[in-house]
Amino acid sequence: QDLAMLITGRILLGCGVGFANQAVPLFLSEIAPTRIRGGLNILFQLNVTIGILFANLVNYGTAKIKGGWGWRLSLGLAGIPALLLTVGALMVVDSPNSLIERGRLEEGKAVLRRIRGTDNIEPEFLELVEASRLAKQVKHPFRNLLQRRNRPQLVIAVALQIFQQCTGINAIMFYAPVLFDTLGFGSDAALYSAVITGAVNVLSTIVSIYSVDKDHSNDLHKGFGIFVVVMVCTFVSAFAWSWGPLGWLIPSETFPLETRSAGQSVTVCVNLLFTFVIAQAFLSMLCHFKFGIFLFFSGWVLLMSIFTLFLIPETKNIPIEEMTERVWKQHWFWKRFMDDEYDGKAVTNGDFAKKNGHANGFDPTSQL
Ligand SMILES: OC[C@H]1O[C@](O)(CO)[C@@H](O)[C@@H]1O
Repeated sequence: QDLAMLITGRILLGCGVGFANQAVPLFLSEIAPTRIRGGLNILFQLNVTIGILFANLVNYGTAKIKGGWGWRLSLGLAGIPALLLTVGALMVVDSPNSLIERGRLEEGKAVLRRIRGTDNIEPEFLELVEASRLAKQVKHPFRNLLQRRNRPQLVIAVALQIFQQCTGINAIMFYAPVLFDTLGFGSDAALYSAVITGAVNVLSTIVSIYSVDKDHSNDLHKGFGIFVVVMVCTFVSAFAWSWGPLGWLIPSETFPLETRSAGQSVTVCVNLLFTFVIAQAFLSMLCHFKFGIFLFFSGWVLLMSIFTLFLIPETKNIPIEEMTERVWKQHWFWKRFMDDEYDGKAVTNGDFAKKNGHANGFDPTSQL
């Protein structure tokens, strides 16, 4: 009789996760010095994996509770991270970008000084002021995102999110207990396996090396099941040092300032939409296709590998503001979207280089 309440609770939880997924990477990229923006982004994914591991551990523990109320505790305990996030959100500073955009320039400057740990922040401050001036001029951020010259970043960001989910990672994350149950493990061992995959996920996100787990229950007849667990762990660890963090990192590194916020919304939205689709479709697909479901995901992995090989350029060590000239204009495919048009108007090469030389069209060194 509590179904409505359960569903309402899940909807509210979904809203919380959606808002956090949008706000946290953006906040991180706003306060991060450019040099370590990538690293901070991976911390976001690392925390996602730690959260999953914790949830697996809690479920492992609560499943042992006699009396049938363990699941209530399991759902209720989700309130703890939510509380921490709420309290944490009250304590973090406003980002300099946000303060500047609301006209609180001096406060923005003070925060910038604090988070950079130096008084030498004038060039960055001026760049932020100019960026916020230009951002205010963009009346329709989403329409701007759809302009031809932003096509490569948009297509790559959307494709990466779809691909990340079509690796089938959440089929494993959400349904590991069911999966291991069907392999002949008891429900307890199934949860135990889920905990292992959660841990492998965390470790592989931290370091790109295999970690060997000692198994406690090496019965011979479980040999095949254990083999599958090892394969699943290999898959999870491969995901955790590739599609997991890079799915978030690449969009945040390639969108120019003027489209980064709108781009991030689209990125999160597509990611969660496909998380939902896979979660909804997986069980019935498993019933219909049986082992074929894994061939389905393998097909996707092949497709996304080909896409990566041909359509994702190397952006390492290239400042975001030089991306147009050094990456997109040189790329065999994406260069066709880089015609010398800006906002629908043809511009001279000099103007174009200036606008594209700096993502926000502003050269901070001109103020020095
Ligand atoms: O580590 C696995 C987790 O990473 C994500 O792909 C992206 O954050 C989630 O959808 C998934 O549950």
